[in-house]
Amino acid sequence: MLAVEDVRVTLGDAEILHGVDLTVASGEWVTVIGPNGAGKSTLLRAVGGAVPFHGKIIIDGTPTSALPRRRRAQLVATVAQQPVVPPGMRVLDYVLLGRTPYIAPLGRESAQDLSIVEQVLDSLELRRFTGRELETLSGGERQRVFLARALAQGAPLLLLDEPTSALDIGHQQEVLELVDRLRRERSLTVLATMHDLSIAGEYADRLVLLADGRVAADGPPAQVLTEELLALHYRARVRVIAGEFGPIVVPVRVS
Ligand SMILES: Nc1ncnc2c1ncn2[C@@H]1O[C@H](COP(=O)(O)OP(=O)(O)OP(=O)(O)O)[C@@H](O)[C@H]1O
Repeated sequence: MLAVEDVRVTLGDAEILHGVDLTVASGEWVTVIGPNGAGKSTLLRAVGGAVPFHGKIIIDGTPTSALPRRRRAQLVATVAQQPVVPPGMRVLDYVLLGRTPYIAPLGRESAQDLSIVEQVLDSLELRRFTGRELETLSGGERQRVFLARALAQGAPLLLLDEPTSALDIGHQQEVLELVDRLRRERSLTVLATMHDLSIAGEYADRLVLLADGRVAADGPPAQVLTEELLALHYRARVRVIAGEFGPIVVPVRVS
């Protein structure tokens, strides 16, 4: 579904990604982990078309350089870390924006577009917020609305940049279980970033550890979440315990 080949990104006068290679198979969930500033968001932004890059990104068999914008929006939906929200926008209108790639220029949303949006709002328990302005929602409620817009887009490739950072532990589980269920039901492919390493390992098929703009490790969670790799790249002292759904990473005091 996705191939990232020797991708380099320069922002300002600094090269942030120094030749990243990554593949994600159709239906697979890959989560990019790594310390602050490693380039995780930049990588997702390059795949989503939000920053220019050198190298090659191929989505569903077509290099992005040959993908018209509308077609790309039908293939890739992004939940950014800090999405831009037009002031005064209400939840229903915001989630409907997800249907834009299917609406003809100057056209209006169809009954089918509305029905898709309503289904997504229901699945994320957001119906009661439809008339509210986004600024009046709590951080967690807003984060679910951002996810709703991306799901309404109906794209097979979902890019999630720290999708649960503002959510309490219950909503974290709820949202990740929903994404996982949709992935299975609709064969969605997921490329995410996450800081909670245990949760990252529980949901992803593969983890990619990015450090200083380079891939430092790529493999099943048990292969990447090791005390040695985490000490080396995060300068963190942790214990890794075998859990039912993947390794559990526990920070331990240094002294
Ligand atoms: N527009 C920009 N101009 C210059 N440097 C930038 C720009 N945007 C990001 N950077 C730098 O690129 C590096 C990677 O940023 P990025 O947001 O991709 O990291 P990240 O791994 O997602 O970090 P975090 O875990 O803190 O969210 C950082 O050092 C950041 O300061």
